[in-house]
Parts: sequence; structure tokens; C-alpha cells
Amino acid sequence: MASVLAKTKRKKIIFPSKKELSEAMAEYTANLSAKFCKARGYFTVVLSGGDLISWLSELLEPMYQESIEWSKWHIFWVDERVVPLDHKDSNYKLAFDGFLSKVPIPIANIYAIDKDCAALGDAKGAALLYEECLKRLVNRDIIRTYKSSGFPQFDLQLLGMGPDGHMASLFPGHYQIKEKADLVTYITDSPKPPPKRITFTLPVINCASYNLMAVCDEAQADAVAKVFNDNFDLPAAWLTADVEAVWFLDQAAASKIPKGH
Ligand SMILES: O=C(O)[C@H](O)[C@@H](O)[C@H](O)[C@H](O)COP(=O)(O)O
Repeated sequence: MASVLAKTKRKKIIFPSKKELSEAMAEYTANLSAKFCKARGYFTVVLSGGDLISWLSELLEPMYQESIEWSKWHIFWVDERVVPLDHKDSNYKLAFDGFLSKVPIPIANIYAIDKDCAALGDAKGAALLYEECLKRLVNRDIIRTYKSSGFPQFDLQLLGMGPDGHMASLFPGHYQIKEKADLVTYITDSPKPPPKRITFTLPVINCASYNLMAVCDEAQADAVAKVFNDNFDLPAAWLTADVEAVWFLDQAAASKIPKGH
């Protein structure tokens, strides 16, 4: 894995509340959108599920609605639950209902998992087809590649972490965190329901230019403290990026970080 793993120092910013965190996440995203749209004409954004989507609502404010070049955005998922796309557990549905349907991103630029695999609960098939989708977009030069590795390099990934320290669908004690060759893998016994999921592998996650990990609430405080103590049993402790890996925390989530970290 070493050859494709980008290395940056983990950074953190602590916000008084979710409101300030959401505002800062919107500003961070808008600035990167401007930078990448200007440089390449595309902005590749990777979403996760969970609370993150509700914190994206600041991007729906008129200031951003009007200034962001939405037509240049391309949307992916770092992990997805293998359920029908209209199921309440679908990360696609969560993001579509809460954010994507409210901004003018062309529907063709929104890359959900294969709908038939999703409907059939075929996690392996969904992972294979999503990997093919990424490779096609690399060939079309919409997704960049990380240095000479050939691994896809996304502009910005917006991530969340569970109380057990999982990120994407890489869970502690499960072998998927060790996958080095595939771009996308799958799990059929996820400890967090629903059990069938696909997920980017760690090398792909860490090749991104910018990784923003947003974590709020007391329930995550122990895991956040372990990450900042470099406890690598937690998948989220492995997060790096090519340019910047930044943790956006509210005060409750940051409350147990050891002094000096
Ligand atoms: O599909 C998923 O379950 C997510 O992508 C998952 O990795 C999520 O980001 C974290 O569990 C944080 O979730 P919360 O924000 O809900 O705590």
C-alpha cells in the first residue's frame, strides 16, 4: 500500500457547534470548487452517508447557489449501502433528497451504484461495476490519477466517522481495510446496518487531493480521541490525503482529544 499512499499530517479545526461547522464546510467546498473548475473544468466530489448530508445544507444558500459552477461537478460515493436506490437506507437517496435535487448538477454527472445490483442486493456486482465506472471516467480524464500509480484521484472527499472509528464502509477488525489492489470492494456483514455495502478502498480514499472528515457529537468523542492518539485499530486513523486531510469537529466530538494533539 505504501507506494500509493499519499502522506499528509492530520489537521483539525474545532467549531463551537454544527452550525459553524456546516458554514465552514460550505466555504471550504466552494473554494475548492472554484479552484478545480478553473484549473480543469471539472470538480470531482465524493460523498458519504450519515449526518454529513444535512450539514451540506449551507451550500444551498443563495450566495453559493449563484456562485458555484454546479454544471462542472461530478458526484461519487465513498461508500454505498446495497439496497434499492429509492430505499430509505440508500446513501444516494439521502444525498439526492437532501442536497443533489436542490442544485443544478447535471443528472449524468451523478454516479450512483448500478441500480440492478442495488435492487438485487448484489454487493460484489455493485463493487465491480462501480470500479469499472471509475476507470471509465479516468479514461475520459474526468477523474485524475494519483501520480504514476494509476489510482483515481478525487478533488474533494467529504467523509464521516462512526463511534467505532469506521470511515466509508471500512470497519475495525474487517479485512476490507487491508485491500490494496482493488479500487472498490464490498462487505456483506457490516456491523452497521444494512449489512451489504460497497466501499472505496483505503488507497483510493487516501489518494484524494483533499479529505474533509466531519464529526460531531459526544458519541464520537472516544473514537476521535483514539484517532488523535494514533490508534491505528480504527480505520479512520489511516486517513491522509495528497494535499490536505482535515478534521472538522464540533466541541463535543473534540472533547476527549488528549492535550497537545
Ligand atoms: O453509509 C454509511 O453508513 C456512511 O457512509 C458511514 O461511513 C458514515 O459516514 C459514518 O458512519 C458516519 O455516520 P454518521 O454521520 O451518521 O455518524
